[in-house]
Amino acid sequence: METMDQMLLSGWCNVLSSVPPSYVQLPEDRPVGKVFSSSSREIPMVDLGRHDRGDIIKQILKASKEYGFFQVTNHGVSKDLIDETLNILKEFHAMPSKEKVNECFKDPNRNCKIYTSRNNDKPYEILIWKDTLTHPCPPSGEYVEYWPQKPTKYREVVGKYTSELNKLALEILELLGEGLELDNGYFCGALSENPSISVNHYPPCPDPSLTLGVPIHKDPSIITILLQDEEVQQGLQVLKDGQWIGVEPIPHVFVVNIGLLLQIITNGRLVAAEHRVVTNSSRARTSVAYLMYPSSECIIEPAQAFINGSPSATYKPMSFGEFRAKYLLKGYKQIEEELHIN
Ligand SMILES: O=C(O)CCC(=O)C(=O)O
Ligand SMILES: [Fe+2]
Repeated sequence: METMDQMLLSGWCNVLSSVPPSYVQLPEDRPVGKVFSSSSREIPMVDLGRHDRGDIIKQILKASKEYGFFQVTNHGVSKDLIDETLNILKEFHAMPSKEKVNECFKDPNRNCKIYTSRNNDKPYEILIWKDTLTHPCPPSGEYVEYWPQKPTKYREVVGKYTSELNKLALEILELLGEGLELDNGYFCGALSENPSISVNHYPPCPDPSLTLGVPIHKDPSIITILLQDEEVQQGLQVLKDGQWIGVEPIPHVFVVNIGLLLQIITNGRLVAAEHRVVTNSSRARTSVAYLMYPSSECIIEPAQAFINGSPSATYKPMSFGEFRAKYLLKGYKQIEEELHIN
């Protein structure tokens, strides 16, 4: 049986001249059709540093309704911290596989881990071109004892970064909540108690037309705030009106997307956008997703404010713990269908 360090894609894919059959996507899922650039089909850009709060709210709400995605500038997270974080996380993924695995096996409950689709429980699934380091990062500091300690400044830098991202995520949720006329602080507390980061690493691929870094999906989060590697142009693509839009990285700009949980909470008023990640043949790409997650016991259901009149609730309630387990097992489409009330 293969050990985790032998499975990690980054440890062995650099010697390949072709894509192993287990990683070849079905023809209908391959990323070969037309892709629009984000400069031609712009993903809305919101300047959070402006003084007109009402206008910021309007822009965020419009983008969330139309795209399920927007980008933010003047967000308050310093450029130095962003650069330092990305550098440390790239350094992490550049370490030898054995060392990476050693750094990620401290947590007996496996909340902090590195994984790749080779060790997936679902043998029938097509494998994907990425390795991911993931761990919870709640402001309480819980779990820090299980975070990697290499590179040496990992905990210090990632600790600072995730604490800044927590403030930013709560600020964006407060703006959205205000626009949606929810009670002040609606998303504070259980709904945002258990944020997590996923550090995705996509090695260069011998044939990007056959593979995917991440297949089409909606995030199982309230919102996700993504930092993209500015050195790699091609990666994230968003589906809008049946067309794929490539979201090219802009230095120090975050990409925010609405997750499936917020779609449920807003009773479908906001819709989580489907997106995917394509690979490239020349450079490894790193992305850092800050995912806003509730506590496991928290019940996810449409907010009262959206079911008082018509339409009535469109989704059944479910605890986040159950939701997450089902999402992992069945994928976003099935869980969305299962929760939907016809
Ligand atoms: O790597 C990216 O650009 C996005 C990754 C993603 O969609 C995810 O982690 O949910
Ligand atoms: Fe995603």
